[in-house]
Amino acid sequence: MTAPPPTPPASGRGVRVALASATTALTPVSATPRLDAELLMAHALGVSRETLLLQRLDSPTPHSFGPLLARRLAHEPIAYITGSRAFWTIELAVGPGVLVPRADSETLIEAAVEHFGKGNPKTILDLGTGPGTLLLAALDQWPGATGLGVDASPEALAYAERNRLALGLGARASLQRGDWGEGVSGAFDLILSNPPYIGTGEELPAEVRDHEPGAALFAGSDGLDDYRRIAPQLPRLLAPGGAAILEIGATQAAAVTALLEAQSLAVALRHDLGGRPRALIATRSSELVTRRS
Ligand SMILES: C[S@@+](CC[C@H](N)C(=O)[O-])C[C@H]1O[C@@H](n2cnc3c(N)ncnc32)[C@H](O)[C@@H]1O
Repeated sequence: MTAPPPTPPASGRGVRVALASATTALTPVSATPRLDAELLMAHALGVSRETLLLQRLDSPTPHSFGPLLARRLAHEPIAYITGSRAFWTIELAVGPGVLVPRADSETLIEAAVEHFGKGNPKTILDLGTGPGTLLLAALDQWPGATGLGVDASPEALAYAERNRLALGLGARASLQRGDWGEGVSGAFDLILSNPPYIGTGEELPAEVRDHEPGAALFAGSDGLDDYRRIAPQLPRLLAPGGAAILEIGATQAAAVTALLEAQSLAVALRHDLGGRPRALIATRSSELVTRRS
């Protein structure tokens, strides 16, 4: 049986005191208790976190803070409670039914920026776009580009649609419900994908396991099922000179590299800011040979 969530501290005090006691209450639940408390308080007050810290620490605590805190104490992801998550240069609406974008996935955009250097990808494909995370960040990065986001989940696509319009990217971003690259026509300069890659038996924190969609997380017993589906589609979808950048789990670099090399792709590994293997950059082997010769 799951233990009931701790009772949130009573409201009616100033923000400064409420933040301190919320931080204490959140410590067993979150790795970032103070940050979570600040984000919830800023959301309750309807101000940015910066404004909260600079101008509102002596304000009375709004009544809405208690219920928000109670949700976080019950392990609900903070981004579902506030309804948004910052990613790269953009802010994305998120909620139940869609994966919360992770900061580590910004490694894929960094890798793309480095790969293209002063050049610009003109066409971008995001396989498993979720709330539009990689597609919309890449389109914000390259204002001359257009792109397509594909996802199998109608809930995810509803968030992607909302984000595409809210970010003013409606004219450059299209969305399609589909099964990876099946039914996608054309070839793309940049293919991005953060597919599900968790093995079905793996332990996950309660806030992920109990709240985020399993279809965005799990990919068979070894977590590789979706790479097995995606890899054979890449040669057809990759434009000459293009790159496919895939997120991977920390232990999957060798296995996914083998799947990509079996498709005659050359593969480079990129680590995230924590030093863990995070992304593979795949290009056509023939182009690598041409560039080197
Ligand atoms: C790990 S989430 C990544 C979401 C987003 N790209 C991000 O990085 O925040 C994987 C996404 O793949 C989608 N997905 C799962 N199976 C799929 C399939 N067969 N075809 C297309 N998308 C799929 C899920 O719905 C989910 O949105």
